[in-house]
Amino acid sequence: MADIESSFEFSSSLTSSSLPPPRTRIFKIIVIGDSGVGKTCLTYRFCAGKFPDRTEATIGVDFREKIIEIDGEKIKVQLWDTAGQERFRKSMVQHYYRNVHAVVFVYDVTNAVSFRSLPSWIEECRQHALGQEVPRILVGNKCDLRHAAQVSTDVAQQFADAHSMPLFETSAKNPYGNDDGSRNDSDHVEAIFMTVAHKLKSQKPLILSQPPCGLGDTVTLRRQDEEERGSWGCGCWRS
Ligand SMILES: Nc1nc2c(ncn2[C@@H]2O[C@H](COP(=O)(O)OP(=O)(O)OP(=O)(O)O)[C@@H](O)[C@H]2O)c(=O)[nH]1
Ligand SMILES: [Mg+2]
Repeated sequence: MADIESSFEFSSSLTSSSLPPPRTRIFKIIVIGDSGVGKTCLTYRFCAGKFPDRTEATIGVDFREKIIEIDGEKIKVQLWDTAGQERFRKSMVQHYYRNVHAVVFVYDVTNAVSFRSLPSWIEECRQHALGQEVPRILVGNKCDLRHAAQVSTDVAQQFADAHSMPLFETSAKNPYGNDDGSRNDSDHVEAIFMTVAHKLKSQKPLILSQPPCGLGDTVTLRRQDEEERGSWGCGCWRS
């Protein structure tokens, strides 16, 4: 578990001059919500670029990762696809929330019960002492099933506003069309997770600081929250 929860990783190949390899930042994003809302399909869509042929209820957690590039920096987005069923998640819950960078709450627009469950998912976050600085977003999935919608955009938007979260409506299955053949104007899964990654990058910039005396031409780059939390290793590159 320690490896998967660290927030930097080293490139496996050393450069010929034996300089420290560049490090890739990892953003840990957990995806939570009732069983069946489509968490596995959403994370699969983002990381594999397609809708899975079939899914089974997630047991514990599945990890999916994707390397993205923002402003020239390669970042690993690590999605924690959590189990919605209580019996498959209870032994894992503490790991979900450890060192998490962002939370994606998912409900199914065709299932009002999954929307009404959202306060209990928010409460679970609160119980795990998630700070206000951890971005949260709300995602209504299965927008392709427009004829079966039970949760209106207005009601969902009011809920999102009340909890200071942006709302996205999407379909992991069909980002462009509805089951009745009409056009689907929902948000694309790719764009949703990229928005979260941009937010995290803007919150946690790599900052340039003066090298301590005696380090010659070494510059020290640190993450903002390394200074705040004091729990991150020093990242040094030779200029
Ligand atoms: N029509 C439609 N079906 C979807 C969509 N996303 C997921 N599904 C279906 O919903 C069912 C549940 O999807 P999962 O992704 O396994 O749900 P989950 O939230 O991961 O469920 P747990 O692992 O039990 O927590 C599957 O039959 C999917 O095919 C979508 O955008 N549109
Ligand atoms: Mg699942």
